Amino acid sequence: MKTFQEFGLDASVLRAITEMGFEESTPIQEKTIPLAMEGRDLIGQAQTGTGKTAAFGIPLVNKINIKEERISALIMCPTRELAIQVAEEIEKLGRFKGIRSLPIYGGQDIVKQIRALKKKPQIIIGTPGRLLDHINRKTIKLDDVQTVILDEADEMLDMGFMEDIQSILKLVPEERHTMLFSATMPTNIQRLAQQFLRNPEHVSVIPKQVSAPTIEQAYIELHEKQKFEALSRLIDMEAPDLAIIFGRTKRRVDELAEALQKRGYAAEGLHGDLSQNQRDNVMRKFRDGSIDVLVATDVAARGLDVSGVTHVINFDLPQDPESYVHRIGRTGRAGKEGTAWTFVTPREIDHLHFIEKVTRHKINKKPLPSLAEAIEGKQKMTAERILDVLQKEEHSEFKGLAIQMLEQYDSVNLLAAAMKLLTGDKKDLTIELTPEDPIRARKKKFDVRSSGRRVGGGYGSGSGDRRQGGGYGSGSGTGGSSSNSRYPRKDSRDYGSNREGGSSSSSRNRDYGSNNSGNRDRSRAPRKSEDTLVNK
Ligand SMILES: Nc1ncnc2c1ncn2[C@@H]1O[C@H](COP(=O)(O)OP(=O)(O)OP(=O)(O)O)[C@@H](O)[C@H]1O
Ligand SMILES: [Mg+2]
Repeated sequence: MKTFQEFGLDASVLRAITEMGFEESTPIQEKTIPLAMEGRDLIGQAQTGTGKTAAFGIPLVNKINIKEERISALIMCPTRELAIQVAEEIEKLGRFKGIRSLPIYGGQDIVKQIRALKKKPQIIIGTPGRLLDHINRKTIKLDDVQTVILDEADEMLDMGFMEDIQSILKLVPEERHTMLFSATMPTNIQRLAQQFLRNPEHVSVIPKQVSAPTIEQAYIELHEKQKFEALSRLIDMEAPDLAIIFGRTKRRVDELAEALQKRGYAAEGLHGDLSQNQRDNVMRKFRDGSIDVLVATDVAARGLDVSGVTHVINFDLPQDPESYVHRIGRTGRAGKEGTAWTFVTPREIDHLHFIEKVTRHKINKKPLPSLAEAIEGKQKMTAERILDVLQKEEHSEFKGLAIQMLEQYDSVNLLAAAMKLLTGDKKDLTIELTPEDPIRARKKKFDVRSSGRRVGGGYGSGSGDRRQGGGYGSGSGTGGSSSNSRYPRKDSRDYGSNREGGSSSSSRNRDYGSNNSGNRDRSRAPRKSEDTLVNK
């Protein structure tokens, strides 16, 4: 892999990259950065957690003129949390160059945003809906925009942002540099690319073969009623540093988070019905480790980058393979290892095999964790905590008392008693969750080869790559295909709330939130709200 020195980047940008701890470029960065520096339009596809943000962020920050007092670059993301996360990465990359960037997303006070816009940011990172609000209010002008980046473009289209994106792109000068990043290349993305990109280079880092993944994947077959007990045992057994647990619906997430809290875990829920403030709080706690279990709907599946997530647990099987790949991609990022567990009820086994087939990755069957394994896991955890204190030498004030106690009692018994206390009693409260219906296997056979859909990207298949990439999807590597087949709509997905404007549509199960905060009257087709995850 290339080092960042080899790209001919500005010294201030190189310094930022070094401070961020990046040593070598990832495959998608190695391919994208030189092309972007030449000003080529491009379409980028690569696996989860492989540094796509910096792949566009580095060349962008490198080329921005800091004397510019008008908006010269626009990055569009599907969700608020992603806008925040991408903005933070851009901020870090541009710190030494003195670049001004600003996230603009719904659910945040618009007056505050207008004030921030007065500071003349050169880069705006926003969600399409709120961007359009500002454009209509004339608080954002796109006349001087030279670079446009669409992150998670397929998700934005899935969420119904096609029209918004088109309206925005039409307002940007035609002479511009456009980059589009997408996990998959359905025809609507190809159409969008045709309409708005000039002779784009397709940069795709997807290994043809499934190589050793950094994410270990396992599933447990169980009945709906066994899930919660299995979950607590699994957490005890595996002792994750940070874990994300995905549930199918908002109700599920609320119930699960509450149940976990009752059992003594530091868990909180995240879904689209929470206010922006609540969402930000939950994410802050998760990032700083004050909670170590995040229970979420698919609102957290895309793009979220929290370091230290060692485990992803699909409490409910995801609706489609794409969602599976994005969910499990919250761990095993930047070459680190991670483990993904999936709970599958007997009626869902076919659907699991379907996911395996599309992702071309075997998911290993594991038995239900036993009570003994759970207890052993907890005890190990206690021992680790004790050793940690010992190593950090944070215990001197207890030494006097320890000596006194040791004069009277046996050391093994004393330590065992202390460990019991530290481990805590398992609170065996009976927990009842509202059952969810099983996910049905698809009737239609899904042909990976002809579909043109790819899930994830890849760390490349290059042999010298120390991060081993998992391989998902197939495909020829360029161009995508002609098939229009999409997975059925993700009916029960959590598209969150806080819609800013737009008529609220209702559909079975779907999590359209409440809290409509906008006052814009949009007379057009309802769309899903821009929403997903928080970051950093
Ligand atoms: N060259 C690099 N060396 C080390 N770490 C890196 C490098 N580039 C990016 N990272 C880190 O890797 C993590 C994942 O990056 P990022 O969020 O951009 O992934 P992504 O490809 O956009 O994933 P997703 O598909 O899930 O959105 C981030 O924490 C980022 O800071
Ligand atoms: Mg990303």
